[in-house]
Amino acid sequence: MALLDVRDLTVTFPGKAGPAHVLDGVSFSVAPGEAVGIVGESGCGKSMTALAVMGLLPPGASVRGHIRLGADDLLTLPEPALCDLRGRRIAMIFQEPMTALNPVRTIGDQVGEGLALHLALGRRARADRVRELLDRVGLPAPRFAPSLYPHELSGGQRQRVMIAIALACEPDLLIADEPTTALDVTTEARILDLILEVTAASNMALVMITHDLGIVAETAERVLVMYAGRIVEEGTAERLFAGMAHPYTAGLFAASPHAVEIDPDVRRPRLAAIPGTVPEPGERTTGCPFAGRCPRRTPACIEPPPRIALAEGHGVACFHPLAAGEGVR
Ligand SMILES: Nc1ncnc2c1ncn2[C@@H]1O[C@H](COP(=O)(O)OP(=O)(O)OP(=O)(O)O)[C@@H](O)[C@H]1O
Repeated sequence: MALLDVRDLTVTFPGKAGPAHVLDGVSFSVAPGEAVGIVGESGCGKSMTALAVMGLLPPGASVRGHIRLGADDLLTLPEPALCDLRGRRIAMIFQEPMTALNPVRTIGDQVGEGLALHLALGRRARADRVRELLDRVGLPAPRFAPSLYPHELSGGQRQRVMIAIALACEPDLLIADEPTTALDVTTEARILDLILEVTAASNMALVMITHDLGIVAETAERVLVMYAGRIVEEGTAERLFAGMAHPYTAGLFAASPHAVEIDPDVRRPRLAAIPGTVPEPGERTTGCPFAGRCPRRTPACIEPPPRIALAEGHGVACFHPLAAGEGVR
């Protein structure tokens, strides 16, 4: 049974010409302990998907569909039950640790908050657990006292504190939304290693949200490619990187500085950006959302694209999918 099962998730905001769809029929599942990557350009709806799962969508959002965590449908749970579930069963790491952490509270307080809320630990046991968690994420005593404030730490150290907060109650699912965007490449690699290590050690499922296919290749067993509020391709990392089928996925790959690391046979003289931009939520049609930027579009693409199963665990929503190996070599 899936740990997380999202079905037909649709999120709209009021727009000038009626509801603007930021998510449109998003469906996917995450098995216990599985690492799933969600990849797409800025504005594709990755963060909205995460916020919908956390029950933290901005005011004004209308939500339809189902988000099941085990036996609970999160969209029908009352707020107190959702509140109890956040931190205890699902935790999230945000893009920018400086804005996600409270600047006027010590890191020890913030790591201990979830423990106080969800676990009946005495003060001494809680303080011990805070120390243990900070140690676990590479912030050992005495250098990193729980009495430090966020501004006394570097960006990478602050993201380690966020990971400690997320780990505090040993949730079943960790959602990491671009956790390394604000970090330099060396720190990025260390933080990604830490996330992989702690999730694997506790058999915690991971949803890694990123715009970078290289990060997906390093962290995910299964990949969801999002474009304009929809999932346009989905597959195991192995199958998808061996034969990406959606022209959008191929475009992302061609634009990724990590492409050669993912596939040493790739022949690509320089980075090729995808021309154009993601359509705004109010401008989206029912046809293929990528048609306006797609080199393979035909008049057929004004209709909703069919979902084609290419192989076990690999599917694409496209009228003209690429054949294996076509397009980027
Ligand atoms: N409060 C809001 N009201 C209306 N639309 C919003 C709101 N917040 C975000 N959006 C729109 O929702 C769409 C999806 O945004 P989202 O943040 O999920 O994208 P993303 O893929 O995570 O991009 P990024 O990597 O930049 O965070 C965007 O077009 C954005 O403009």
